[in-house]
Amino acid sequence: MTMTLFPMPRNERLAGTIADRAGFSVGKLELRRFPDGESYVRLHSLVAGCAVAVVCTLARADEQFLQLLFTARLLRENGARSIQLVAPYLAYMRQDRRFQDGEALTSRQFAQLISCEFDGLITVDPHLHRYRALQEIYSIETESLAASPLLAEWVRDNVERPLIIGPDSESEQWAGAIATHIGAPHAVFTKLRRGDRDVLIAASDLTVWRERTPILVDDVISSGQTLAHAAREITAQGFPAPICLAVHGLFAPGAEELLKAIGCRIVTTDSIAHPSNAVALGPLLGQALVRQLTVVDAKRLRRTPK
Ligand SMILES: O=P(O)(O)OC[C@H]1O[C@@H](O)[C@H](O)[C@@H]1O
Repeated sequence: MTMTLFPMPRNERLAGTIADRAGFSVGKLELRRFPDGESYVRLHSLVAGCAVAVVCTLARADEQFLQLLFTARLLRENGARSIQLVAPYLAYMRQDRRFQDGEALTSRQFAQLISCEFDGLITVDPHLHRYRALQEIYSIETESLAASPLLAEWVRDNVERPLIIGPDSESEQWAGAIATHIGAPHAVFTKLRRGDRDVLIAASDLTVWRERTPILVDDVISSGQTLAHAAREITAQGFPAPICLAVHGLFAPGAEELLKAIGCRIVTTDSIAHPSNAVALGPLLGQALVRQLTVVDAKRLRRTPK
């Protein structure tokens, strides 16, 4: 029972780690752009009858999507028996409702496009806010892995007397889980989002924990505004600049500089390659792929006539 992984560009290191941990091989896929920007895709590995997985974190989904689609279809045409998508960061989860009339519900549309091409999806902490599960929009097998135990281990190993703080109610799930895991106190602020880069944070009183080291925890850093506003509220209460701990560091232009100007140290998982990566997801993703492979094979055996 084995699997071949095909990393999309810039996902080679993550695919290598997963393959090493799970005992899988890494296949050879040639992907490049013609001078006019169109994509060239060529498969150099045999996949007929094989279970395969494409490793592609979707931090720049608009740029990546066509190559991803061409690759999935090429693997299918060449006889792959099942095709998983390993996307540690799953795109388009934040437009989970029509906030204004006439808006596209891109979370659902993106889910439908991925569901047409792949048999299964493994991701880490997708931004589930108004949806409770990926199954509400994805019609394929999905597995959402939680990074909070790994983030909690990082805090336990690196910070004495931590105080875990979520910048908004959505972040309670990560802040609460980490705090419980390490037996630390936690607080959650409230946020009003008025635009893409315009947020207001109302902080709670943290002064009873004055001797502790503040750690802001969130799922995503995009513009950095949420954590920057929360960090300023924390320093205004006499604390040092907090550590910003996030699952996915998207870092829109200026985000990292914004947080560093406040004095924050930034720590992220390697779901998106960035110098702040300090928490490795490879082992977690490898275990999930082994589980998926078992499910896919069990289904195939049930379908095989005796
Ligand atoms: O404020 P930026 O960094 O742009 O966006 C990230 C925030 O927006 C939310 O959806 C995330 O959960 C996070 O709190």
